[in-house]
Amino acid sequence: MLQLSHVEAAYGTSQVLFDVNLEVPQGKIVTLLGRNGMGKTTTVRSIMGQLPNKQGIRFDGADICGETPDAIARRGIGLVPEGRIVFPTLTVRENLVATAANRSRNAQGWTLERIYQLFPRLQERHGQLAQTLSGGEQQMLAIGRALMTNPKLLILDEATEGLAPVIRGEIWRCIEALKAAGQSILLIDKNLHVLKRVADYHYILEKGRTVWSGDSAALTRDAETVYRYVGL
Ligand SMILES: Nc1ncnc2c1ncn2[C@@H]1O[C@H](COP(=O)(O)OP(=O)(O)OP(=O)(O)O)[C@@H](O)[C@H]1O
Repeated sequence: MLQLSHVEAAYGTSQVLFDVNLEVPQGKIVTLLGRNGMGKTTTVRSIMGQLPNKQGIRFDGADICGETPDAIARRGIGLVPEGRIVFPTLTVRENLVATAANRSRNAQGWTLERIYQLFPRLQERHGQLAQTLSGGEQQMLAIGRALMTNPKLLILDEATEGLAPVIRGEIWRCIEALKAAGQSILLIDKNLHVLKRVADYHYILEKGRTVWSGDSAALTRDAETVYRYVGL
């Protein structure tokens, strides 16, 4: 579904990605791991068309390099960016409806009702302004907003960072429910023990290069190498 091969990227003259390779197959959960500053968010920005990329990014069989962020989103990539971005002065319901897509891209067909089933907390707070939600609730809303576009691929950048353990658990339950429903997901997260259980395949970035990849069994087997790169 998504393939990155030998992707490079730079901020102005400062090159940050040198050789990023990864693949997200249909219906799988794939993780992007690595220490802070190794290029994970830059990889996501490249996928979303926020940085000029000349080569190496394909989605759904098409070369998407050089396309605008809007065109890439319309192809069916939904991003929950780092920092849980929602419209602060709109209500929960308005936030969700604002991104609703009429197009039925996949079997999911996300509706307000289905988002509320996934996150009952959002239903309870449907008339509340987003800025008054807790951090965890804002994250649920950010995920709900991305799902309302009916993405073929959902990208979650540090979705559980800084959240209380109980809220984190709710986000993981949501991700597992999405997986069971066949949603393809690219996950950036640091909770290796959960990722091993939830995700199918893993890639590690080190200074803008893919230096290791493997399934969850390999992640356990190569613990020493993984620890060296990820430091967790
Ligand atoms: N807008 C920017 N302009 C210039 N350099 C940037 C910019 N954003 C990130 N960088 C640099 O690019 C490198 C990779 O950063 P990136 O945010 O992709 O890493 P990351 O792996 O996502 O880290 P983190 O886990 O801290 O978010 C870092 O050296 C960072 O300082």
